[in-house]
Amino acid sequence: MNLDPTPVTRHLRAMYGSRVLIAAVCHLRVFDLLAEQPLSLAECGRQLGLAPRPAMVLFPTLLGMGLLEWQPDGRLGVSDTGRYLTSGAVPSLIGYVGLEQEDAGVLEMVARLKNDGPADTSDGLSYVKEGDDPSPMDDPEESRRFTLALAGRARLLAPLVAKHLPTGPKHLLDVAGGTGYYTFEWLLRNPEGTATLFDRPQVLEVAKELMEDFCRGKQVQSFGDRITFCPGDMLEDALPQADLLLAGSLFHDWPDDTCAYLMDRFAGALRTGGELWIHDTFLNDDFVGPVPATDYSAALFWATKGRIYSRAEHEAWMRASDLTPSANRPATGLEYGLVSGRKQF
Ligand SMILES: C[S@@+](CC[C@H](N)C(=O)[O-])C[C@H]1O[C@@H](n2cnc3c(N)ncnc32)[C@H](O)[C@@H]1O
Repeated sequence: MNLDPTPVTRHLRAMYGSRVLIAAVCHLRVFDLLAEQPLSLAECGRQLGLAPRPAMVLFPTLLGMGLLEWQPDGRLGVSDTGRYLTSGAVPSLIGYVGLEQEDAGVLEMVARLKNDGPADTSDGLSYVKEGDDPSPMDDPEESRRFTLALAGRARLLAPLVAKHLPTGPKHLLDVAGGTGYYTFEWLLRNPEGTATLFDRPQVLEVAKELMEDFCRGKQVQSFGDRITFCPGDMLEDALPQADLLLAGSLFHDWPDDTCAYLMDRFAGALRTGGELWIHDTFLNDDFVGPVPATDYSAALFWATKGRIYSRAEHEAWMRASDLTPSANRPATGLEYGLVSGRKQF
């Protein structure tokens, strides 16, 4: 049996896209604002009182749904379908959408859009450790729960990623590698390769257990000294030098200035000729969806410091860090794909 479970994640995340839609129609009144006159994305965000991150979640969502559209002059306007969501329209669907406007998830989405995240972050945010702030990734129970929650997805996608990565007697640095499955699958395919799995200490305890289980399942000897478990803080600590760096589901947890900073650190850890590979879901470069990516972006906006970015945004950070993006952009699974860049000098 080799069925594609994409409908599961697609429908799981649709809830967040729906919340954004209802927030836009009933609370932020995006369609009435833009029906008056098209505005630049930045100006529309400003008039709605939104910071750049929530604006970059809201507008790609509505563009992807076909309710807003880019005007020839680069401003955002209401599409013919979106006109059903303006007050003046006859008939208008605002009242029908409004049946959901008091839903608790919608109200919380409105609050998070206006606040650029949850009001209370005293317990930290999932999958994020920054500075001295508390993080569930440093709590033994929470980090185990969050890490194991990603294990099924990682098991599914890791073999698909490994088959696209460079091969040979290289050293792989899997930054924020979580469960470790992406490293394990690459080592399995590359008997001469070595790897460092870098993450928070509590997460690596779980990864060590999963490695034993993985090797038993594949009936291979333990990876032994081919793998180094390196606990640390990728934002602050020195990173080991590598020929190949994998950043999987990583940038989407962080705001864009942190992404640019991390890209620069990662480029610094690569040897000349080395390659950085990013595994993620991507917005279209013109920010018009696609809807599975914007739904995922809304889910990440809800729970982390990030959102989904386009390939072009990743490639701009690469160029700023003297990496040369590759034209090869393979898909893997579950709406995920790869982009990569090479350190030429
Ligand atoms: C969404 S998970 C991705 C895990 C894995 N790459 C995957 O694709 O399944 C993000 C990972 O980043 C790690 N992380 C967050 N902040 C970190 C930091 N400052 N230093 C090192 N790892 C960090 C988390 O512990 C978590 O394992």
